[in-house]
Amino acid sequence: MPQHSKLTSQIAILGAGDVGATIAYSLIMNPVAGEILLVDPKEEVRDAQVQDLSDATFHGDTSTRVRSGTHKEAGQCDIVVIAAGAKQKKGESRTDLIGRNKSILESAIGDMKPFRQDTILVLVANPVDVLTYFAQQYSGLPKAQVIGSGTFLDSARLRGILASKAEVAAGSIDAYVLGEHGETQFVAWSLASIGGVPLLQALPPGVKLDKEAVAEETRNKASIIIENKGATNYGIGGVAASICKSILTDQRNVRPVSHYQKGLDVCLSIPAVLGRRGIVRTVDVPLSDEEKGLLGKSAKALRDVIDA
Ligand SMILES: NC(=O)C1=CN([C@@H]2O[C@H](COP(=O)(O)OP(=O)(O)OC[C@H]3O[C@@H](n4cnc5c(N)ncnc54)[C@H](O)[C@@H]3O)[C@@H](O)[C@H]2O)C=CC1
Ligand SMILES: CC(=O)C(=O)O
Repeated sequence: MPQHSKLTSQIAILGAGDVGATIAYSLIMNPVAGEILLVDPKEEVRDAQVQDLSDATFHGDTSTRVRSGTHKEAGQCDIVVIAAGAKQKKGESRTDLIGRNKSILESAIGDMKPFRQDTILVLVANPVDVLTYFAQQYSGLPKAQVIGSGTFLDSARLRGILASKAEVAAGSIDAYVLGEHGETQFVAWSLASIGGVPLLQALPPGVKLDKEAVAEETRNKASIIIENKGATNYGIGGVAASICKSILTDQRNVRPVSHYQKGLDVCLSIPAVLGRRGIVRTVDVPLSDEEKGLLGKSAKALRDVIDA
């Protein structure tokens, strides 16, 4: 991104809590939009976040401005990031939030309508896969324009864990967590590689990998952070800002994000190409038979939550 060209896109963030504010901060530090609108019915909190975030726009590299906005204005933005809703308390699962967050989503989408034709919705609130599915129904936007952050965050966690074991930079590891952003997620070990070499062959001599333990550490990372600090916000801040950049600059990055799967009739994460129209296409990844079974289990678990 040229540093002094004028950025004109607008990103609205619904929910000015821990996650919404951190996404805004990430977008200020890595500017891709001219304006960020924070939208939240708690007006004092929203305005205080805007004032605090504005203090971070002093540095020379950003031309991004932050202001308070309304739901109606959000519906006319290039991207709406939906971080509105309840978060897990200690011991709660993401799916425990469905009742509260589905109602918030329905009313927020009603308040934003009518959407600009090319608006992209990026769901972050949990349970993110199920809310992505309902956002597609409520918004009436083309399904490719309604995306969830999905297992992009879990995949970043996995790469971090593998990076320390393999002693290479996380960015040089190609490994995905797929399926649900939740309990039924799984690591697609058959696709994992370092520098194009299958992961297990690319480990330093003498290093052994306990796949079960790594998958469990990845899956449990959020609940351990929540238990100790009450929320996760930095990881998702970076992930959501990266998704916004891929969309606005039509980057065509391949990311494991939640999107509609026709054959399964749910939204879940499989690597997809991201561009200005949202999901450009799903990458047809050659999963092993065992992994195909795990993907089916994830889809079934998500369908059960939708039907309930
Ligand atoms: N997908 C992911 O990987 C992650 C998802 N999350 C999820 O993000 C969500 C937000 O988490 P936090 O920011 O920590 O919660 P928070 O409680 O700090 O903030 C949520 C905000 O949403 C606002 N809100 C409620 N109804 C709204 C509406 N109709 N329009 C606009 N705003 C509205 C609330 O007033 C509140 O300020 C939770 O559901 C959490 O589980 C959190 C981290 C990672
Ligand atoms: C809260 C949540 O979904 C996460 O940090 O993964």
